[in-house]
Amino acid sequence: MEFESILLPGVEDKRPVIIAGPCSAETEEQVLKTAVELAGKGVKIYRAGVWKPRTKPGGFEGAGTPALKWLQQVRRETGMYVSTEVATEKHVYESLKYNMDMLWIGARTTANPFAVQEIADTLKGVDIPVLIKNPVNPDLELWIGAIERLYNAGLTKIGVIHRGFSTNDKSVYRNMPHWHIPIELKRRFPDLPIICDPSHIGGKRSMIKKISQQAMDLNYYGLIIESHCNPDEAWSDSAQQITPGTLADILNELVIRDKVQSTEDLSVLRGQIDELDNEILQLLSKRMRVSREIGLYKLEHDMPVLQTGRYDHIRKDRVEQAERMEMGGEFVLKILEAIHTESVRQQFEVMEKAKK
Ligand SMILES: O=C(O)C(=O)C[C@]1(C(=O)O)C=C[C@@H](O)C=C1
Repeated sequence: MEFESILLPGVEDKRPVIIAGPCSAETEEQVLKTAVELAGKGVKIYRAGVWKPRTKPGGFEGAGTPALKWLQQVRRETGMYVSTEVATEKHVYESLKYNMDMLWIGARTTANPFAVQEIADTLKGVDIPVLIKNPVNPDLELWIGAIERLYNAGLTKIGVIHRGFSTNDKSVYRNMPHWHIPIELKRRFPDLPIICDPSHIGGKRSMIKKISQQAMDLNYYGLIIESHCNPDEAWSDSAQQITPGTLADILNELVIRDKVQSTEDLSVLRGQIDELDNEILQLLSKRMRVSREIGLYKLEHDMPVLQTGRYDHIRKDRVEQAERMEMGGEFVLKILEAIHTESVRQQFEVMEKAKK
C-alpha cells in the first residue's frame, strides 16, 4: 500500500500535528466557544463527535446531524478544518453533505469488518483523509484489515489513531497502550502516519502530558486530544477533557526529539548490540541441541515430552533471577514461553526422525 499525506492545505507538516476539540458536540455555543479558544492557541484541525456510540442506551448519544452545521460554522468563523467520527453509511453521507474535511472511524467500528466495509463502499471515489482508530481488542491484523478495506476502495489519504485497547483489569490506563502493536504497524507500513490519542489511553487529565511525550519519543506523527471549554461540565468523558489553555501548556512543554542521530555516535553501541544478539542466538542454538538430546532420551525411556513440573520450576526460577537483574518478569516469561514452545517442537521433530 502506498499512502498519500493526510495533511490539509496550510497545515504545517511538523510533528506533532494536532487535532483537538470536544469529545462530543453538545450545543452550538459549546462547539463554537471551544473552537474559538483552540484556534486562538494555534490549533488547525478541530474534532467533535456528533454520533456517540455509548456502551449502554440512555446516555447522551450525540446531537446528530444538526451538530454538523455547528461544525460548518466553526470552519467559517475560525478557519479551522473540521472532522468527525463516522460509523455507518448514513454518517458518511451526512458528513460529506456538510463538507467535513476529515473523518475518523472509532475503535468499536474498526472491530467490525461489516461496518468498515460499508464505510469504505460509501467513500468510494471520495478524496478525503480518513483516520482509523485501533480496534478495541489488541488485534493488529484486524486494524490492518480496516486499512486495507479503505485502501481497496481507492482511499489513499489514510492515517491511524492509537487510542489504546480495552481491558477489564484494573489499570492506571483507561485503555491499555500495548505500544508494541502500533510499533509493529509502523514497522510494516513506515509511511502510515500514526496519531496518538492520549485522552482515551489515559482516561484522565493528569496522564495526557506523559502519554503525549511517550508518543513523541516513539516518533508518532500527531496527537488527537479532547479539549472542552468547560471540561467539568462536559456531557461525556468529562474526566479526560482539558481546557484549550491546558492543552497549549502541555504542547509547549513537549520535547520533540527530531534530530537524525549521526550514525557515528551510534555505530559503536550498535556494534555491541550486534555482537550480543549473535551471542544470544548461539546460546539459544546450544540450548535447542541439548533439548533435542533430551527428546531422544525421552523416546528411549517412554517419557512424555511435556514436563510441567520442570517447566514450572524454570519459569519461577528465571523470573526471580531476571527481576534481580532489573528486567521485567513479564518480559522474561514471554521469552521463556517462546523458548519452551520451540524446544517442545524440536523434541517432536527429533523423535519423529528417530522413529523412521
Ligand atoms: O526438562 C525437560 O524435560 C525438557 O525437555 C526441557 C524443557 C525445556 O526446554 O526447558 C522442554 C520441555 C519440557 O516441558 C520441560 C523443559
